[in-house]
Amino acid sequence: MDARASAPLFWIRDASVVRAGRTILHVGDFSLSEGEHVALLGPNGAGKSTFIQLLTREVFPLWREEPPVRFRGQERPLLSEIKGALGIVSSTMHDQVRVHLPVEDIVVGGLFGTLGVPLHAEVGGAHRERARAALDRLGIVGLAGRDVMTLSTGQVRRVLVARELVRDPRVLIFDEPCTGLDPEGMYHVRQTMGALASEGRSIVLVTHYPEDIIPPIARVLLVKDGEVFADGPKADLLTSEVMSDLFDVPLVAAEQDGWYSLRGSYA
Ligand SMILES: Nc1ncnc2c1ncn2[C@@H]1O[C@H](COP(=O)(O)OP(=O)(O)OP(=O)(O)O)[C@@H](O)[C@H]1O
Repeated sequence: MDARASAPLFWIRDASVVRAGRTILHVGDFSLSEGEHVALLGPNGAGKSTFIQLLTREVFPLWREEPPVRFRGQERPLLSEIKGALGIVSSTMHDQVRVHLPVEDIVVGGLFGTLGVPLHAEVGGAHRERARAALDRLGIVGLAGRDVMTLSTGQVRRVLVARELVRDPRVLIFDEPCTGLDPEGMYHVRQTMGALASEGRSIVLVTHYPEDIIPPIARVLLVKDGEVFADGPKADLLTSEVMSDLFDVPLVAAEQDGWYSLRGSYA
């Protein structure tokens, strides 16, 4: 068997990220298999985004002879290979959608790593077909011709999912995908994550809220103060006791039909 096929998707051993003389993240031992899902949960400033940037190679850990982060078993993978395998939906990208462009162009841009169609790119019918297919998969092909600036926040978020999906990535990273959305927008984003998970793609979710953790995500990684606080099955970790310890306030966790929720416990 090809060694790469049996290697974990991501593998981290004893990786430290230091900024301004401070260790902002240390990961002792983490691996994620192909097709496995995980949700990173933790307070503001805990190190969740840094963790994701370790995976995407946007930040580098302290140098070691043996590199502490591997992608599909490779110690020094090509960035193009990582970028081809990963789709990332974040509010940072959302903030950049400040241009009057047709939705279809935004999605075509996903094929080139640009926000819209690049000036000198040769965009043909096949590119546009793929963009429409991605929009159709998310039930929003009717928006293809609309100016993206006229859409609701929830619609833009789904367009950005389509922009990633157009490259058919095996892994989708959702970094706080429901921030700023109303219940309808949240519904659609969570439904989309569920559909993508059921297609065998890995979902890596970063969130502050257990409500975002769709039932197919069975594993949670809790991050606090730059350390992995806990890593395991959500049934064991999304409890009132563990959540109160993680966020340092009294919280009550509840579960219904595989969905979790969290509320404060007030004296
Ligand atoms: N370039 C940097 N220089 C100094 N400190 C940094 C730098 N980048 C991040 N940090 C700090 O590292 C810590 C972890 O940041 P990170 O963005 O990973 O947290 P997070 O869990 O994603 O937070 P949030 O939930 O608020 O998005 C924070 O305290 C942040 O201020």
